[in-house]
Parts: sequence; structure tokens; C-alpha cells
Amino acid sequence: MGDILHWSQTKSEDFLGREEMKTKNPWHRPWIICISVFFVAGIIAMVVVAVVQNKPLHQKYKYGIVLDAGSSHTSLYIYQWPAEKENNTGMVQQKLACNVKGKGISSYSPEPKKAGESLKECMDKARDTIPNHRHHETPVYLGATAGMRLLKMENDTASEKVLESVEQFLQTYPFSYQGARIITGQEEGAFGWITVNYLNDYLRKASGTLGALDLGGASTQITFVSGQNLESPDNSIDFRLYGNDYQLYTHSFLCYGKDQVLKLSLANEIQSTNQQLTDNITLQDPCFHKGYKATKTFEDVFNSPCVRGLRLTQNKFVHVGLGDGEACHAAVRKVFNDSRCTHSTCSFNGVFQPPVEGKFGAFSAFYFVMNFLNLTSYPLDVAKEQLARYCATPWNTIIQNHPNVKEKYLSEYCFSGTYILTLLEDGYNFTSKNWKDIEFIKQIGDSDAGWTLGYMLNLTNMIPAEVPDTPPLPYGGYVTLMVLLSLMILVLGLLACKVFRRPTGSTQKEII
Ligand SMILES: Nc1ncnc2c1ncn2[C@@H]1O[C@H](COP(=O)(O)OP(=O)(O)O)[C@@H](O)[C@H]1O
Ligand SMILES: [Ca+2]
Repeated sequence: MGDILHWSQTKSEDFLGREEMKTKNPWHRPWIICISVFFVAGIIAMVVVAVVQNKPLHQKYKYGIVLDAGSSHTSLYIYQWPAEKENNTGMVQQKLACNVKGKGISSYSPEPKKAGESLKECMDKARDTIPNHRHHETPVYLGATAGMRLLKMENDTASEKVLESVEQFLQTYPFSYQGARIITGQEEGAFGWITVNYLNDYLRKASGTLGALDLGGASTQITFVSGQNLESPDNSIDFRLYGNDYQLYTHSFLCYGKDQVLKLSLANEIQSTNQQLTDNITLQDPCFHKGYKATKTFEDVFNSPCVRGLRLTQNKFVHVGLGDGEACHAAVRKVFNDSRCTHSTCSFNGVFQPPVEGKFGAFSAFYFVMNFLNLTSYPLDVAKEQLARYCATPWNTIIQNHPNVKEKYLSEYCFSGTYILTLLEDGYNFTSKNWKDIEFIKQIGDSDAGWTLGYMLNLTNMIPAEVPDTPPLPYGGYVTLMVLLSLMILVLGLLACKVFRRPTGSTQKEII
């Protein structure tokens, strides 16, 4: 019996010991294992869901197309931005720029049908570049500038027909066609300003902005934030962007693009020769190189509403270069009229302009010409000297030095450079002191400086008046925080398990 008792005592002691072990080691209890597994799985699932749900959507872009129908040529731009970040500043980038072959759409006024067809190559390229599933939601805008403004002034129906032609053609593509129109000079200036400030990410920082100088073939624009009283309402535009108010001064000078000014200047010179406009007069031009000689018709010069007062004739004249920078400057100055200013300050032709303020980005032909002449980073005085030297270089040497540059451009760089320096100094009143505030730019990042991006941002409402709501944490910070918090919960959970188990056991014993 004793043995049995002893045996049973031992058995019961052994049994109690195992029970105690089970209480000490919670993993022996299936429900604890179950809860723990679910607990850990839940945390892992939470982190995975957070990461997957908030993962930036790579390669998912939206697109927009803008055609810049300029006076000299048309360019097509494709912009792209991450599909889920429409309102974040700095998100829209240029994906592609395509130069339409041939001249600007206004040159097709005698056969308007061809205006639309001229866009085919670039539009096909756009169709191939943008993924098919995005085609139907991709907006297409065409904005025409000074060439079409001039055509409209000359012949309203002709300009309508050209616009109809491009409209019909653009509608044959699977994109979302949003219209073809002539934009105003104010829009051209203001959207150029928005583009350069958007690309520099200046719009959300209230620290400072970049003025915009745009030189085309038929018009030129100056736009900047001015602290002065803007005396002329036509030159004033108010914007509220990302919660900041801007008062912009802007002016577009129709006929003061470099191609029209060349015509104006030639017309002045022709008139001042006091010769009858009969065949074969010779025009000695200080703005063209020595040795340059070309036969041109009077129509080439006078076929524009910018150049008035003379009959169009098919008669020819011989255009001969003199290569005299100083005389060229004097000739170019004559296209500016400084006599009449009814405001406190003017630029030229009686147009109100407050003194220039802040830094400027000068793009389009400002850049092409100054970059070709290698004058983008010199003080004004040095730039003038170098330009005079360039103008004095014989035409033969110029051709030899630049065999791959279009001869038309090449022959005109002396004139264009002189016009640019004269426009900036005598026209807009930049001085040798603030000359360094002008930066000649082609692109910012990978996007061209010009009015097209600003135009699209405005029409797609991608620059809100107020600061958009953004998540308080950046994506990386958010994921890190989620992981840390989850780990913390896990550790706390395990600790709680341990701590909770021990005191419970002793309390039970005490009660027994
Ligand atoms: N590589 C270049 N060198 C010099 N001038 C250029 C070059 N490329 C373009 N241009 C000039 O830039 C100007 C662009 O003007 P454009 O946009 O067509 O006219 P607008 O803006 O007045 O409607 C034209 O005068 C054209 O000749
Ligand atoms: Ca232009």
C-alpha cells in the first residue's frame, strides 16, 4: 500500500510538476499559440497592406499635348505627370518635343488645307509615344501666336480657314481635342512666366520669382512681378497660385519679334535711301556681313501689316552687307519710338513699363541667338564688343566657320544679336548693372522654357489657387513609422504576455 501510496504520491507530484511547467511555458497552450500567430500575422498583414496601398505607382503617367503654332514654325510638346499626383507642383515634365517641318501655320493661308496636314508627322509621333489606353483622356491644345495674330489683322477669313484646317486635322486623332485658338499676347507672356516659375519650383516658395523674356519671330513678351503701381490695366495680371498672390506686369509687342523687326529695319533703310523702288537698287546694310550679297524682292520686306506705307512690288533689290556693328545699332534703334510716354515710365512706343525688377529668364530666340554668338555669360559691355567683332567678320569666314548652320539664320545673327542687346538695353531699360540678372535659358530640367507648359497647367487646373492638402509625412517616413510602430506593438504584446502570466500564477497560489 505504502508503495502504492508512494507511487501514487510520486505520480501526483510528477503530474503537478508537469502542470506547473505548462503554466510556466505558455506555448504549450494551443489558444495562446493561436492568438500569437494571429497577432504576428495581423501585424505583418498591416505593414504589407500599408506598403502596398501606398506604394508610388511607377510608370503610371497621364499625358497632355500642346502645339505651339508660332509665326516661323510649329512645335508639339508632350507633357507627362504621375497619374496620382496631379496637384503637386513640379510634377509635370516634358516627355517629347517635335518640330513640325516647314513654316508656321499662318504661311498656309493661300492653301489652308495644308496647314492641318503639316502637323501629321508630329501628331503620329505623339500617337506612338503615348500609351494607347491613355489616348482618349489625353487633352490636345493648339495655341497660335503672333503669326496668326498678324494674319487675322490682315485677313480674318484666311485666319479662320487655317484654324479650321488644323482643328479638323487634330480631331482625326484618338486624343481628347480641346481646341485651336489664337492666344493673346498677355496670355503668351503670363503663361511663359508660369512655365519658368513652375519648373524652378518658385510658385510654392514665396521667396522670389523669375521674370520671363520671350523673343519670337513676330512678337516679344516681357513679364515680371512688380512692386510698383501698375498704371495701365492692360499690362496687369493678378494670380493666386498655391496660396500666394502675384501681381504681374506683362506686355507683348506685336511686330517686335526678330523677323518682323528685320523687315521694319530693312524698310526703314530702303526708305532712307531715297531711291525709287524700281528694279535693282542696292541696299547697303550695316547689320549684314561684308561680302554678303543677295537679291530679294520688295515684297519680302513689305508683305507684313507691321511694315506700312509702301506698295508691294515684285521688283528686286540687291541686299549688300557692310558689317558695321555701330551703324547697325543706330539703324536698329530707329525701330523704337521713344518720343511719347504718357505714363511715369515707359519701355518704348509709349508703352507703360515699371523699372525691371529681380531676375529674368530669357528664352526662345533670346537664347538661340545669344547662345550661337556665345554671349550668354558676359557683362553687357563685353557682349557689345564681341558682337561688333562678330558683325565685322567677313561673310566668307562666317560660312566657313559654320558649315552646318542654316544660311538664313547665319546671315541674320549679327542683326538679331544687335536687336536683342538694343531691345534689352534701350527698350526694356536693363543696364550694365542689372545685366547679370538676365539668364539666357533654353530648358529648365528637361522641359523647354516657353508658354506651352503654363498654358496646359492652367487649362487642366493643375496649379490650384490654394495649397493642396498633402499627407503630413512623406512616403518613406510613413512606411518607416508604420514598421516601427508595428514592431513596438509586437514587443509590447510579448512583454505583456510574459508579465501578465507571472503575477497571475503567484496571485492564484496566494489565494489557494
Ligand atoms: N536655331 C535658331 N537660331 C536662330 N533663331 C532661331 C533658331 N530656332 C528658332 N529661331 C527663331 O526663333 C523665333 C521663334 O519664333 P516663333 O515662336 O516662331 O514666333 P512667335 O513666337 O513670334 O509667334 C523665330 O524668329 C525663329 O527664326
Ligand atoms: Ca514663340
